[in-house]
Amino acid sequence: MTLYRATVMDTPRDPLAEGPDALQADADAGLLVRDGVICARGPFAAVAAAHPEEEVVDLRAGVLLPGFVDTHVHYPQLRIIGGLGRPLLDWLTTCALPEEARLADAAYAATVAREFVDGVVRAGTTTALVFGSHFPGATDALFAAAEAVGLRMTAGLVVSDRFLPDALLTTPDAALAHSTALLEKWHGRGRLRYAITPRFSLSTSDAMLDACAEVLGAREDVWFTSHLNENPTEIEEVRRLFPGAGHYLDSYDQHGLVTSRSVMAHNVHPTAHELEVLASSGAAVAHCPTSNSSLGSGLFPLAAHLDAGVRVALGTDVGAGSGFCLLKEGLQAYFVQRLLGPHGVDLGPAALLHLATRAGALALGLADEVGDLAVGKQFDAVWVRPQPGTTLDVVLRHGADATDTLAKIFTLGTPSDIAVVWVAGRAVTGPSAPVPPPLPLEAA
Ligand SMILES: O=c1[nH]c(=O)c2nc[nH]c2[nH]1
Ligand SMILES: [Zn+2]
Repeated sequence: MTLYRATVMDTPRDPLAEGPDALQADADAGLLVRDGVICARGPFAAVAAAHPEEEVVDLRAGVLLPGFVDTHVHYPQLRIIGGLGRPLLDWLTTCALPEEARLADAAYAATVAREFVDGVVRAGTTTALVFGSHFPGATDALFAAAEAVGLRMTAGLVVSDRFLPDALLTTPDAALAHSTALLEKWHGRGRLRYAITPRFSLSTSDAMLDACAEVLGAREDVWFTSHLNENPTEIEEVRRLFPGAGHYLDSYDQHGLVTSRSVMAHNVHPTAHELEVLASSGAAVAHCPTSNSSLGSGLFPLAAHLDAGVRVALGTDVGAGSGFCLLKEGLQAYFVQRLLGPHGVDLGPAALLHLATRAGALALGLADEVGDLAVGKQFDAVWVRPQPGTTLDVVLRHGADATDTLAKIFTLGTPSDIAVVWVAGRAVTGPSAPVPPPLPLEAA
């Protein structure tokens, strides 16, 4: 067993529903971890007194947070991060799809898979819902890389049978066969799960969506993810291609693909009826604010989602998004709501932490295991510990209180401020992730 001594912050309750007091912040906490599971939490002195024989890891020089949950990210797009200045369909054609075609090369795909998983965990993400590749071999390489590192990951083969370059297309029969094979190999293996992943309605025929429904229907515990209502031109094209669908969401819903195991990315331009269907089905929306800003997709109507009762979490949407770190997504989500003026939601630091952690766990049906640092949960955690002398290090010494400390972390934090990341109690940011000597903070 290991006893971690730290300033711990998490959001087992939802600050968006209950207000900022839902932030749980414990200044000198003890977290006892056995076999990767938190088995005691309380004031350090009390936990240490009850377990005097346990090894103590002193993390008081930083702040311990739950591992971040990224509910939407594309593995084959790692190397094209930074393609600025284009709207969605132009960006896909110019930046994303040519790179995605390169993953036909198995060696190239295996390298990108390792780079991807490494980048994700270094950014503090311990759980992710990942768009795989259009190629089965490359998607297999992604699962292998996640397993090797220990990332908690749900992912799937991306399938399409129109609109994209020929190299990225498949048939419904082949999609069914390859998805089923990958599902049988990886779903439920360790911390890995499978998600049926049609790219978006624009690139999938009704026959392809039927094939997706067949895989989804075969198993109770398989996930579904795709894109929704990201860009006005895209939405118009979907309307043209699916004349029988009432709206974009309906193009999936008509095939039984919108359920409580569905995570739909973006939804920047929803209709009221789509929000009703999302809420009543229990599907979640992955809000990807740096992607939406970069592609000029629009300002996410968070208030309308919350008012309708739709579950919302955060996604980085790399490569349209600008990096793997959920701290940056949180800050950008805050900016977007500010830009909406009176129509924006007041996203305080506690709400940002919830969106980056427990909201993602809820969206992925994993909230009994991860998302906060309560007793009984997996020890999936990040230790925010900036290098001495950096601006974040300096300002953290002058945090007025826990909320202020958290605001500073979201405002200034980057992957280089994340010193250690654990998944299920094991450090994943390096075989012997070094723990710098403690340097107490002025205020937590
Ligand atoms: O942001 C996005 N990234 C993508 O790769 C994609 N494909 C379809 N729609 C998409 N949106
Ligand atoms: Zn995406």
